[in-house]
Amino acid sequence: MKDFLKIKSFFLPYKRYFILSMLFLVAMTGMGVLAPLLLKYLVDDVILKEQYELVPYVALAVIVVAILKGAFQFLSSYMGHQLGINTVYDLRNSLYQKLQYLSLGYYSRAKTGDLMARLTGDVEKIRNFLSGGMVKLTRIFLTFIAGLSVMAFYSVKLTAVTFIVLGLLIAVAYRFQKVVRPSFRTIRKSVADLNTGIQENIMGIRTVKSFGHEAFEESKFYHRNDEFKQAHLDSSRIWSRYFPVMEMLGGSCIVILLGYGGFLVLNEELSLGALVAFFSLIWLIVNPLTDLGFTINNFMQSVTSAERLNELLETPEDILSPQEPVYQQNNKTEINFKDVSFGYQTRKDTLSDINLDVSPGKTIGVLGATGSGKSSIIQLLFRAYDTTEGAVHVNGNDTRQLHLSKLRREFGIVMQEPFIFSASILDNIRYGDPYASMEKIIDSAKLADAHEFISELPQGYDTIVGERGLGLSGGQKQRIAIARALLVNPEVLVLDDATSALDMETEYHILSNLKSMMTNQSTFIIAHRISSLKNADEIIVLDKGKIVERGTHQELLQQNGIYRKTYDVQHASQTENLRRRSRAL
Ligand SMILES: Nc1ncnc2c1ncn2[C@@H]1O[C@H](COP(=O)(O)OP(=O)(O)OP(=O)(O)O)[C@@H](O)[C@H]1O
Repeated sequence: MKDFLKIKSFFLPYKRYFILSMLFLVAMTGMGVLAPLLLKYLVDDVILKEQYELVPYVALAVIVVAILKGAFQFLSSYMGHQLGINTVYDLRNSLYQKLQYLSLGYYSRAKTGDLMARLTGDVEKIRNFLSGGMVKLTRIFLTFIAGLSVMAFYSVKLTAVTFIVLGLLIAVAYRFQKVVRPSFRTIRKSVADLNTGIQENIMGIRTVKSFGHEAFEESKFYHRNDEFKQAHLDSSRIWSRYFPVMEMLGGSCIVILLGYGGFLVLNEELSLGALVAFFSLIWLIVNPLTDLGFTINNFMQSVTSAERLNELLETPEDILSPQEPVYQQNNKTEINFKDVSFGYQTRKDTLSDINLDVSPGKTIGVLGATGSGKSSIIQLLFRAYDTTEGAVHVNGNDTRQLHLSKLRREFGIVMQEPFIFSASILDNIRYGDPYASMEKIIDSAKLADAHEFISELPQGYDTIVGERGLGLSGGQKQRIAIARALLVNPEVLVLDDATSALDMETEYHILSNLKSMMTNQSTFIIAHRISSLKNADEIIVLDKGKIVERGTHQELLQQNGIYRKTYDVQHASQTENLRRRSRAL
């Protein structure tokens, strides 16, 4: 309940819908109670007193009451839906906004399937309750109070017996919701497992096919699907028992009350009309009561969902802009790593004692074995993470003092595995600058050596590339990503193993284009191939998170260290390749 109230900031702006829904509900309950009173009047004052000329008027009154009840029910339910739909609209937007600002550290721990479930299934549970469940629960309560009060007015004895009998129904409904709740939990878990399985299978379909593991995947899916089916069967078994039991109990209650009520009428302790009214009122109460178990469950599920949503909403955004950022006018970007150390949560010593000065127009090459910390250096540049010790400075200011979005806009970053959106190539390139002219887009594509292959596609720049860029080769994706980064005229361009899928000739062509273009801007090139780095102004070699060598290509060759060894290995294999080719010719 506490968790449900925590999301009150989302439904308070729509409290008018809540108030209106409750007012219409009270009016509807009033009409519901009025109808049995008209019946009493019909029996006691019209039929028994043989004033038959009043029958059409009473009939008309019954019709008016029924119409009003229907209208109030419609309005109450409509207002309830307005409350639910508008609240979750805002809630979903806030959750999505939260996801945009959570740090990469959060994402490296989070599960995609779980986040998706929160933004869809859990939000939907809240809507279900606000739209319908809450009105239903209040209606049960109001009808119960109003109905019993009217009953007590006519016969305290019969009301007391009714109270006891209805108590039995409530106890069964409560017991039922306790039994069915675990089965709902099992269903939710099996839905999550099934979704995760399907999601992973689609994402990894290339790997599945390359191993010829279709049948293996099928059997894995059968197993999960079977658990899902079983969970539903178990729950439906409980459900199937619930309604007949409630129906039978409701029927038995009516029989008991009819017997006792008849006895009171015979003893002239109750009028016949009051007994008829009594039964209408009992049905009015019993009908929604049979749904009580379901409604309580609906509420319980929304409470669990509110708990999961609050957890996400309350997750701290650990990388934030400072309250009063330092304003920078300088266009050219100078970067300094000052005694920087950094570690991820699971690994504390990813980078240690990094010192690096990068002046505008310079190119820095980064080499190192896999896992040596190359990409981590880049993550610190644009504050994907903060340093554990030391600081990264941009134009003399600690990056933590700068406006986060402005800082990030200075960089054009091409990641190791570029993400291609399911959209046209044009939209993919202009992602960083939606208003860029076509001329500028083509220029960037030309610099990234992508224009030629794009022009050869039947739809050219308008070609839609499938989810995750399916349909494009690794090298084509990399070139689109490079064009995208170049389009924003970055002050600092970062190529994080971004040319690994390209042949050496294409890579050379692109790097030469960049060299002539980035005269005032700096470039970071992370690569495993010496050929990608050798023209850099300074090359740093990382080993286990430390800079162990630094200098130009020629200087590093002299040092006889890791760089030299890497060069020899790559050079030897190239020479061997050339030798093989010439032999083959
Ligand atoms: N999000 C993360 N959470 C925890 N540890 C991480 C994370 N990202 C990287 N690491 C760890 O930090 C170390 C350095 O990783 P990094 O990606 O910087 O290496 P790299 O030199 O770029 O490797 P590669 O050449 O394979 O891309 C590795 O041991 C890696 O397992």
